[in-house]
Amino acid sequence: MTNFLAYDDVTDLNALIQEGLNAKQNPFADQSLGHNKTIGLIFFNSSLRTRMSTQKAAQNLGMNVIMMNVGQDSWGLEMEEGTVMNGDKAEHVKEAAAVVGKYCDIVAVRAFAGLQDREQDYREVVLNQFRKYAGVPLINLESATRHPLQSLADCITIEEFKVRKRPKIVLTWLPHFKPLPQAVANSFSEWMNHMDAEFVIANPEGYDLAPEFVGNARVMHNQNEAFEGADFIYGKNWSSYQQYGQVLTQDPSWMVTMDKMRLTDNGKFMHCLPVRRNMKVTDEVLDSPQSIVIEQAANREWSAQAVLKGVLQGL
Ligand SMILES: CCC[C@H](NC(=O)CCC(=O)O)C(=O)O
Ligand SMILES: NC(=O)OP(=O)(O)O
Repeated sequence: MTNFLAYDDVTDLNALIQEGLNAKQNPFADQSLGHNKTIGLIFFNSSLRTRMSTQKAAQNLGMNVIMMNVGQDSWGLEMEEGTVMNGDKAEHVKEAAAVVGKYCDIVAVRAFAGLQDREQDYREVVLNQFRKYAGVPLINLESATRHPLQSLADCITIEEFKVRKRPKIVLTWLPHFKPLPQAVANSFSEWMNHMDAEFVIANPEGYDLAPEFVGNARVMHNQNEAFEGADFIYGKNWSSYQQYGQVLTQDPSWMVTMDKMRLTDNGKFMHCLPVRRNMKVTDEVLDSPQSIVIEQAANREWSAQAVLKGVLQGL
């Protein structure tokens, strides 16, 4: 594996899931693989799970880790080519990415969607500038349109908890008062299109994801109908793709409650976290045995370790 930016960088999903489960069973089996190798974790946005799980996974493999928060620790970075840099950005990504690539054997970047310009976000400008100029393998820690380390952890979790070969999995939109990226929902949908599952996306009118991410999913605008007989409910908010970056509704009836979970077939509730309790999902659901959000978050370590092992083996 060279880069890990999207599902397309995965050659064998089942093998990668198994790698994650193997790492979970035996976290230090490959602790010499990353000896004297360094990964640079570059964050343009906040993080708890991605930051800690990726550092932990790198350390399990014997790697050194350098963490950098762009704008707080380092200089603000200009992304556009040919710009006259007389504004608030002191450094161009051309130099910054190339220099980080000299210090690190692998670079990993988190840069959320700006949610202002759909074409720019869906061109993945930041991720592609780092890919272009870092000169070393690149890992996506959540970009404008995807979050593949989260999606691999989600697949590992579903494999662990599924009770039937082809589970019904529902990605449901949840209400939020501020516009959030489509990245987690896009990525989950992209990966679920490659899992053996009945995959349904439930969202209000006006919130359909980009067609290239919906794929073969069944899109439903009636949440209760979608929940019928589901094995997994994956909750996530996202802003509108069609009316880009807009909050078209905050309809609280889309919050996941125990009454809705009773429509499922003893369904498990999943969420990538952070989650806003009693706005997106009730305490009752999150504190019930049907919630597997902590186990899901724990699997981020094994997702990162499986990917880092693959990238290290390609160095
Ligand atoms: C892993 C999820 C990261 C991010 N989540 C948020 O930005 C939540 C922010 C909030 O609820 O205020 C998102 O939705 O993409
Ligand atoms: N799910 C996830 O990526 O969490 P953080 O934003 O805390 O890293």
